[in-house]
Amino acid sequence: MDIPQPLYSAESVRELDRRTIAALRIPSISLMKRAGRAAFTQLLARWPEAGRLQVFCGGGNNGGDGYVIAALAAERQIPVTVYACVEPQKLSGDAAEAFRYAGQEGVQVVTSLAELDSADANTVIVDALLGTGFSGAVREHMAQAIERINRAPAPVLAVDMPSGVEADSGFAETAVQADVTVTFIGRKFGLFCGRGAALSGEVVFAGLGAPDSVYRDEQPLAQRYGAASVPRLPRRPADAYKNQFGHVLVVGGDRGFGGAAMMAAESAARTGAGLVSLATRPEHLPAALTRCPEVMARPVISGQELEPLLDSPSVVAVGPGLGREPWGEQLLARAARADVPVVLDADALNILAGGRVLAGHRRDDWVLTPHVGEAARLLGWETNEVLADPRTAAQAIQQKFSGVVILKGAGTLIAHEGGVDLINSGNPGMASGGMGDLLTGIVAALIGQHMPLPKAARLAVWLHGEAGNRAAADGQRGLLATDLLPWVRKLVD
Ligand SMILES: NC(=O)C1=CN([C@@H]2O[C@H](COP(=O)(O)OP(=O)(O)OC[C@H]3O[C@@H](n4cnc5c(N)ncnc54)[C@H](O)[C@@H]3O)[C@@H](O)[C@H]2O)[C@H](O)CC1
Ligand SMILES: [K+]
Repeated sequence: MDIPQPLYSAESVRELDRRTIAALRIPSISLMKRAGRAAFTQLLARWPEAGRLQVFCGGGNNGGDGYVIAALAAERQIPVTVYACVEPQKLSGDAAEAFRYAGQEGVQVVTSLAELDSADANTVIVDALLGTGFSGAVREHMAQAIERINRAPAPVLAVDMPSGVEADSGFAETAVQADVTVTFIGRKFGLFCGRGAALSGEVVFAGLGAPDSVYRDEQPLAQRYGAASVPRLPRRPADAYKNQFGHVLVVGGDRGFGGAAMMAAESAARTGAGLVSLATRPEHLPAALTRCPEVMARPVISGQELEPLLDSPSVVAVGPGLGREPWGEQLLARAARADVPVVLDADALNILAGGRVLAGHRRDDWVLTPHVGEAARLLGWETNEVLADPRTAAQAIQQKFSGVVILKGAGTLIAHEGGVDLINSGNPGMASGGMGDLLTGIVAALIGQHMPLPKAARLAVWLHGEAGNRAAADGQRGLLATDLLPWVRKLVD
């Protein structure tokens, strides 16, 4: 199994930069030339037929990387034009030296967009406007350059970061849409989270020869897990019997929302839970039995009737279709006090956020699975504050309620005592009702199969997204949550 990839802040990467220069005993301009060469190599590998380059350069070292790329292209007689978004005489340090290098190679530099002829299909655009030094709202002049890049019918290679994406959060308003981003020395967190996950395109990491020693004790913002690094369930012994694989109790399905609870229950069964029970409104029982007779459906019309059902399960999932009426509140009040791990989702989170039930309640052994809106309610924040910095939001929820928090989004975050994990999986076809219910069932079933909560969360998020990707192979639109179930079963082994 691979190790997860560390994702760093801009500040950390600047420190890694400094340590690399010291460790390799090279001048910083050499590191810039290595960066430029790494990006240029990627460009030629991807677009060997590139007829010409247009390099958009900013006023800092990201721009400096761009000038190095332009010089390398000119050395190979590849037609190249640089658009200097910041007047070259304002450049300083390594960026100024890189500009001189480009000039020595005869690179044409224009300082207004009007002088830049329009890109065509055999142009490749290099975005070297803004990198890890970007902060705040993109200033007008730069915004025009970004819009020019995004309107062009040419592929875009972003240097280090797509310009306009914040390295520490992935937040972006005006930003470059890149096909490829070549990022140096440390993968920036913002390349894999929020809008940054979509804007970065394919991310290629270039270590620039940094020795392993420079990374020691530099704390990443998150660890990124993928297919090769997510924890997996152990193989089942030949003499296995069902009690070894947990008993999941799903609590939910108020009037009109019975399907949500049933999907969570079936999803738990398809993830390998030994037994699955469903506590729901009596009117849903016939449908539940028809849909999945393997699930033991039990009628509950008040909290009291839930009590005896809490004795036998090894994990409780409460929230799918729970609603926010007294019925749901009574069930949550009891389910959240079960003496086995609990997974809270959907309306259980909204009731918890309301504070009328379980006020101040914390547990180390529960998993909260909010989407952005539910996270905002749990924190009393505005939704766009969560979108502006989802990692901080996930950590704030974890500190407030303890346990493990799965903040679903583009780049799902998992906050736990040990830090923050990030998993990129899934696709826009999964933006449909019921997908969250499936994840709840998967998390519960993995906990029931004795995975520690953070590991269960990592595998569940990956499994859920990967099942969504497989199920969407023949189209994302019209993808239904239950389409994922066969894939959950195939992938969990
Ligand atoms: N190890 C590495 O990551 C390496 C990184 N290199 C490159 O250096 C940049 C970081 O360079 P820095 O000079 O610190 O910052 P930037 O060039 O990214 O940007 C600063 C530049 O941008 C202007 N600016 C900042 N915010 C805004 C805004 N909101 N609107 C408009 N303009 C803005 C600011 O005024 C400066 O002019 C890193 O990304 C790499 O590409 C090294 O070259 C190689 C190793
Ligand atoms: K850039």
